[in-house]
Amino acid sequence: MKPPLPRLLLIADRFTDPRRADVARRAVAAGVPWVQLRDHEVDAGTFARAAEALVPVLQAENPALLLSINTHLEVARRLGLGLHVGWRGPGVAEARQQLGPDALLGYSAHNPAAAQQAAMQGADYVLFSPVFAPISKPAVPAAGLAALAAVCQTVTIPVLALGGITPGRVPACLNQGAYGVAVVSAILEASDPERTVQQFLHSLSLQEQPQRNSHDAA
Ligand SMILES: Cc1ncc(COP(=O)(O)OP(=O)(O)O)c(N)n1
Ligand SMILES: Cc1ncsc1CCOP(=O)(O)O
Repeated sequence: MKPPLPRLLLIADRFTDPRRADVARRAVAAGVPWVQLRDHEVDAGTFARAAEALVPVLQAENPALLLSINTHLEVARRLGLGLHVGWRGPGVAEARQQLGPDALLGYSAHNPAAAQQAAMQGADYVLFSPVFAPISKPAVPAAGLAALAAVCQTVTIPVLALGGITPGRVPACLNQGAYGVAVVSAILEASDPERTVQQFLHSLSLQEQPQRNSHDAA
């Protein structure tokens, strides 16, 4: 049986930028329990080399850190890490078949039907976005909390809310049935990343454990 997923995921978007990689390291040192390495702006070789360099740095901060790789299945397999896919990369069924039943596998969903299909094809969790307008792209329209609730009611695997997530918005997401939250800008662009991580962990700990989407949590 897979252990329960953490409720806070840092998506280290454009992690091949050394400055952003170092903020991710600081966030892990401050208590972020799960990091996804994401960079859609570099080629596969650059991604692989940067991931191979950063993973031991992050693991040195927390040997129990959960790590996922966005899109690059071979990197995930070689480093023994989880894989996260969306419309890029292999499909969920293909990824599950390639990686086997024990690998952590997630999917970026933008509606209930896509979340349900991912769950049926073997995803362990879904990220639903953008719940709020993304901090990095405020012009992108928010899907809203009602849309988050619809996804949470559709699947039994954990749903993590993504897009415009701040510590103050965590309770609203959990109240809609989200298992946890995924964050890019609020941590990577924070003036004080350590303090922001503490605020997220505090917001998550204030909530009662969700009754739905508990992913085998005891
Ligand atoms: C503003 C904004 N940025 C990024 C995404 C990512 O969604 P998607 O490409 O489906 O998923 P991943 O690459 O992160 O797996 C978005 N929806 N909106
Ligand atoms: C990677 C990604 N996926 C959906 S929205 C998004 C980026 C915006 O998230 P944030 O508002 O935390 O920067």
